[in-house]
Amino acid sequence: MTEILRVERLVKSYDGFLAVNGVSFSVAEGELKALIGPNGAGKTTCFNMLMGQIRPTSGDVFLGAERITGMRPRRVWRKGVGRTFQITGTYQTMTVIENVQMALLSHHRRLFDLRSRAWKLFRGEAFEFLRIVGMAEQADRPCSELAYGDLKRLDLAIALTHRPRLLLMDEPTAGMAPSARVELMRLVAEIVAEQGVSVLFTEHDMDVVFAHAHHIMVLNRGELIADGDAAAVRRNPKVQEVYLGGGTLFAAEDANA
Ligand SMILES: Nc1ncnc2c1ncn2[C@@H]1O[C@H](COP(=O)(O)OP(=O)(O)OP(=O)(O)O)[C@@H](O)[C@H]1O
Repeated sequence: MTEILRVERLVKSYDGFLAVNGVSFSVAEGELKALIGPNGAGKTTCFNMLMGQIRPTSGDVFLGAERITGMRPRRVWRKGVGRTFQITGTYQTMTVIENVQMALLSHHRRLFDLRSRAWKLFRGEAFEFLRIVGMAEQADRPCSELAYGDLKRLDLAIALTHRPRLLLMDEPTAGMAPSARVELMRLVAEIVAEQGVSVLFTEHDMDVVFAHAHHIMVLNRGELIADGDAAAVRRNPKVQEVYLGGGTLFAAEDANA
């Protein structure tokens, strides 16, 4: 499988405190990979270094063959790394499709045409992205009316307009009801399979992770302690120690057993 992302010995130190401590991993083309770990494990710090928000203390990040370590977020984004956030970034005063058109204007570098007819452009293309996330029927609704789960799907459509090779999703299901979480990740898994985009996501809901991720990485106190498929990660003694000690991981699965 072709590697889309490779991270080598990534370190982030805050006054000697190692928030991320020598983390190495890769993400393959068309892979849906989870990065999990207890609070404070270093997941967000890792994500921020991949996207250029934080400069690593040492180590390297490669996108395909290109070294992108320390590049600014906008450049990393232009190179094909998209991101969705825990809090949705949609414009509430616009309709669903206008939000997607706005993202397309940015993608096609036409944002400054706003006073001209550019605003009318890309409606067909925008519909296509709404269709991918199952929201074409809601195209002309104001965003302010949308349910939270729909806003998340719209966020996903907006992220896809830039045709990312790799999409980083920071706790995509945060704040959602359990059934809606599984639904959203099912949609993400479909998009990975159909569009060929790779997705790396952080998540606290283990049902979501173990149901959909192709591979799972576990961070603990800044160190990567596991990287494998669901069965291997479940069996990993270090992972069991970290999670079963707190009694949280696999709780739902154990209850179903
Ligand atoms: N700017 C900073 N200065 C000092 N310490 C920091 C800074 N940012 C993060 N940390 C510390 O680094 C560690 C990792 O934080 P990080 O937010 O990456 O963890 P996380 O795995 O994303 O946690 P959560 O699941 O709670 O979001 C934590 O101990 C945090 O307090």
